[in-house]
Amino acid sequence: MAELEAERAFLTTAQTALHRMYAEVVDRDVPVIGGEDNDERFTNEANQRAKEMRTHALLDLPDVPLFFGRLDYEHGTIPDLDQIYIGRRHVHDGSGVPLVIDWRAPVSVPFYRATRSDRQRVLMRRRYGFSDHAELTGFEDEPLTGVVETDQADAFLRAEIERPRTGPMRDIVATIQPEQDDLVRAPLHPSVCVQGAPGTGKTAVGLHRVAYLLYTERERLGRGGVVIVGPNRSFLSYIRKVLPALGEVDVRQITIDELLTRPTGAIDDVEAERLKGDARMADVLRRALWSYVGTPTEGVLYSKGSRRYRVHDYEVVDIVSDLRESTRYAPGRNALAQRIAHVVLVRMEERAESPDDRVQNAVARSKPVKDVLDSVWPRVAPEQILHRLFSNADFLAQAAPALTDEERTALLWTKPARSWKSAKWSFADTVLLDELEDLIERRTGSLGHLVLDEAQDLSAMQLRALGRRCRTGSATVLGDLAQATTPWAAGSWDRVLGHLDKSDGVVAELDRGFRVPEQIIRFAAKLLPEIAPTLSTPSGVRTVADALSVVPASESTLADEVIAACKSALAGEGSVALIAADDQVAALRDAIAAAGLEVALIGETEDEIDTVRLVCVPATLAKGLEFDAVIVAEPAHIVAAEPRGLHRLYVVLTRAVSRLQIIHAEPLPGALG
Ligand SMILES: Nc1ncnc2c1ncn2[C@@H]1O[C@H](COP(=O)(O)OP(=O)(O)OP(=O)(O)O)[C@@H](O)[C@H]1O
Repeated sequence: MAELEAERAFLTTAQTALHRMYAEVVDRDVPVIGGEDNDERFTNEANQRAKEMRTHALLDLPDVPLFFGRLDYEHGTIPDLDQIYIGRRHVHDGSGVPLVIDWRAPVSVPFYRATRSDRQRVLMRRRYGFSDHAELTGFEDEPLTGVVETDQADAFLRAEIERPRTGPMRDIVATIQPEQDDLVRAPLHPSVCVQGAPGTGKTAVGLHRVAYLLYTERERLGRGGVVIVGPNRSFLSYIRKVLPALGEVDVRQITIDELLTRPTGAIDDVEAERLKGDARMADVLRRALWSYVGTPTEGVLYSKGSRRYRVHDYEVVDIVSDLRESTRYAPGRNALAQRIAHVVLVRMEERAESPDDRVQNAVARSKPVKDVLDSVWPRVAPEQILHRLFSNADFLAQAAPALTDEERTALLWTKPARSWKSAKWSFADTVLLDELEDLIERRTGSLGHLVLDEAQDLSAMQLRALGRRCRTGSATVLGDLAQATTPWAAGSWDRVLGHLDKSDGVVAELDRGFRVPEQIIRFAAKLLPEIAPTLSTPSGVRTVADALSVVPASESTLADEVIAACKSALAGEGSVALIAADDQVAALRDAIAAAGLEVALIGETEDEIDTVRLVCVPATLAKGLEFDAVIVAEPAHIVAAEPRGLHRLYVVLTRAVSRLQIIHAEPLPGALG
C-alpha cells in the first residue's frame, strides 16, 4: 500500500511539473518581428502557431493518465536513472531531469519488446491501472529475471481490451504488442502495407505509427503534412480522439471523397462505377487526351517588318511527333511553341540577325504560332474530354480498344448533357477528372505521409489519385482483403501498392485478433473459404464465456427478439450496437425507441457513439467500428443487399469485443448455416 501511495505521489509530482511546463509556454512571449511584408508576417504567424501547438500538446487531458508503465533497468544502463516512467509525452522537473519519458523514445522500446529471453537490461516491467478519470488504482509487476513464468502481460492486455467501451476509440499505447510495435516503429521509408484480420489492431497500429513518425521525423513530415484517409465520416469520428490523446493535434483525417472534392450531381450504376475505377481507365484517358494532338498539315510563316521566316510543315510534324507523350500535355504545348520559335530564330541567325531570348518568346506568342497550336495541340479541359468520352461512342471506341463492347456501352451516358460545362459528375468521375488534370499538368507538392485505412476497398483509379498526392512521401496502407466490399476493389496488396506507385512497399501480416473472442472469429471465419480463399484463418487471443449465441425467430417476432436482446445487452457494461441491413435498420430503431430505450442511428449525426450507449448501425457503416456487445439482425438480408454481401456479413460479424448475438428469421447464409 505504501508503494501505491508513493506512486500516487509521483503522479502528482509529474502533473504539477506538466502544469508548470504548460504555464511556462503560455507565459512566454512570442517574438514579433516588425514590418508587414509577406516574409515577416509568415514568420510571425509560424511562431504563433508553434506556440499554440506546443501549448495544446502540453494540456493535461483529465481522462488520460500521464504515465502507464515503468521500466526498472540494471544499474548504470541509463546515466543517473535506474527506473523510467513511460507516458504519452515527456515531462521534466524544470532542472532537466526527466520525470516521464515519451513512449516513442528509444529508451522506452524495451517496455514493448523486452522478454525473459531477451531482457535488454530490464529487471522489471511495471504496468499501472487507472480509473476512467485517470486516478491511479494499482499496478502489476512483471519481473524479467528469475525462472518463474508469469502471464501477467496477457492478463493486463486482456483487461485493457475488455475495459468497457464508451465513446470513441482509445489509444493502446500501454499494451502495444511486439508484432504491432515492429510496424509502429518501422522507418518512414519504404511504405508499409498491413494485411490483418478483423480486430488485429491495424487502425490502432496506423494511428500510433503516425504519432511515432511525427516524433522521429517531425521536420521532414512538417513540410508536406500527414493525412489519414478513412472510409466514411462515422469511422473518422470514431478514431478522432486517438492522436490528440497521444499529443498529436496536427493531422488531417479525411474521407477520400473529401480529399478529391468537387461538386457532384450524378450517381453511377454499379457496373459503370466498377469500370470507372478499373486500372484500364488510365490508358483510356491517356489515349483520349493525346488524340487531341493532331498531325500538322501546314508550316508557319512568321513576318517581322518586311521579312518573312518559314518553318516548313515537315519540320512542325517532326517537332510534334518528338514532343507527343514525351512530357505532360500542357508543358508539351508550351514546348511546341518554343521549338517552332527556335526554328524561326535559327532562320534569323542564318540571315546574320542577332535575335535574343525575348525575340524567341515574342515569336512563341505570335499569332501564326498560336494558330498552329490551336489546330494541332489545342487547350483542353478535363471535363471536356470526359464529357466527349461518355457521350460519343466513336470517340470512346477509339480511346478504349481494351474494353469490350458491353463495357463501353456501360460507360456511355444514356442522356448526355449538352455541353461539358453543364455535365454532372459522379464520385468515380471526379477521380477520372483528377487523373486527366495530372496528365495535362503535373500535380505539384507531396504529402509527407499518407495513411490509408480500409484500403482494400479502394479502386485502382482512387489509389492512383492518392499516390499522386504523396509522390515523394511514404504511405501506411491498412486493410483486410476479406473485408473488401466494393466491386472495384484492387484485390491484392501488390496491386494496391503498384497503383499507389509505392511498389517498394513492404507487406506485413497481423493475425492475432485482439478485439473479437476466439469463438466469434472461428464462426465468422467459416465464410473465408468463400470470400477470401487465399487468407489463413486468424486466431483470437481471448475466449469469452457465452460470447456467441444464435437466436431463431420468425418474421413477426424478430423485432421483439431484437428489443429483448438490446435490453439484456444494456444490462451489462459498455457499448451496444444493433447492426442490420441498411433498408431494415431504421424500422428496427423505431421499434427499439418505441419500447422506451434510448437509441441513436449511426450516420444521422457524427457524434452519436459518444453520447448514447445503444446505437443502430446500417451494415454498410459498420466497417472499422466496434462495440462491447453486438446484435446482428437477419444476416440473410445483409447478404442479399449487395453483390459482395458475404464480405459485408464478415465485417458485421467481427465487430464485437465480448458478445455477439445473431437473430434470424430466414436461414443463416452460406457456410454459417
Ligand atoms: N495491443 C493492444 N492492446 C490493447 N488493445 C488492442 C491492442 N491491439 C488492438 N487492440 C484493440 O483491438 C481493437 C481492434 O483494433 P483495430 O480497430 O485497430 O483493429 P483493425 O485491425 O483495424 O480491425 P478491423 O479490420 O475490424 O477494422 C481495438 O479496440 C483496439 O483498441
